[in-house]
Amino acid sequence: MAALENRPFVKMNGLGNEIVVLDLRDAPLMVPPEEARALARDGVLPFDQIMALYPPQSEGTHAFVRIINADGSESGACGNGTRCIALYEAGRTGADHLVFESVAGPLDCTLAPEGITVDMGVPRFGWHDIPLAGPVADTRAIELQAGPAEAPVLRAPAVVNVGNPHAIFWVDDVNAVDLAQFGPELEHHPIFPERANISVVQIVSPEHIILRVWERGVGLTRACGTGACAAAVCAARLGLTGRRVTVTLPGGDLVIDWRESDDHMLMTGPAEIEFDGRLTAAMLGDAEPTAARPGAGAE
Ligand SMILES: N[C@H](CCC[C@H](N)C(=O)O)C(=O)O
Repeated sequence: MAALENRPFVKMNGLGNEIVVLDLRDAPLMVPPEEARALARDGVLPFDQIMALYPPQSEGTHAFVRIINADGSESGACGNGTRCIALYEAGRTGADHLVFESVAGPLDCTLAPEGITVDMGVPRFGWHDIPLAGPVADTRAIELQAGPAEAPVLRAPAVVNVGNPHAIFWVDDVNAVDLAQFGPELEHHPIFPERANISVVQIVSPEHIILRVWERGVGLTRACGTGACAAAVCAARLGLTGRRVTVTLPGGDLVIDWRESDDHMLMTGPAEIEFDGRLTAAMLGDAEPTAARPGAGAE
């Protein structure tokens, strides 16, 4: 029997970033990667990320969250998914201020009429934080390119870790780049020992950028919250924008405020509940029985 069989789920989205919420706080178990892949692959419940909720590990938090990509890999952060679990938990508790925790640290969420604001923490720019495979003095522009060697289509990205690794390429027109062609090779480039999320960014003005993302472990998505944070702080760091920008993604807009006082990244945007249900063996691809490790999610 599949470990996740008969588990309730809530299907949500954050600007079209497809999210499945699994509330495992009552009976914690690891999400088997093969079951996540089956669920995403067969088109039965297509998702970009699973947000798996576990019992809180720190005082004052509502849940510890683990983030699983469609390929079964784990990520330390998911901005759109965090807004989704904030909306989910607000619906359960009536609270409009919620705090979650992931391996990347605390996630402070506030629901307001203008949207859900998540404090995504502080960006890290050191080569070992990204991480990169070796020392790089200036992470504002690293030696990496894609396309013909004599006329690269993408080159000299900025890199940053915002709970997960991102590479940001600056382009004149995000729709003129075949990101589906270049995304996979860049995601898996040996310079990124943990792979990377790959973005192309068009600067419209000091207050507005346009973004498309090839997500690590997923592929092209309609929106990427950590991608928006990564693009915003890298653009500001290069003096291409101010510290507060509107980021236009295929699924809509996010506002990122890289707060001057403490360098925290505040992301504001919507979240939506679509439907709920229970996972069935068929949805999980009749995955081979996987012994669910009791107490998982506590480490
Ligand atoms: N869609 C997510 C990003 C997931 C990142 C994941 N693809 C990884 O880092 O492995 C977001 O809204 O931030």
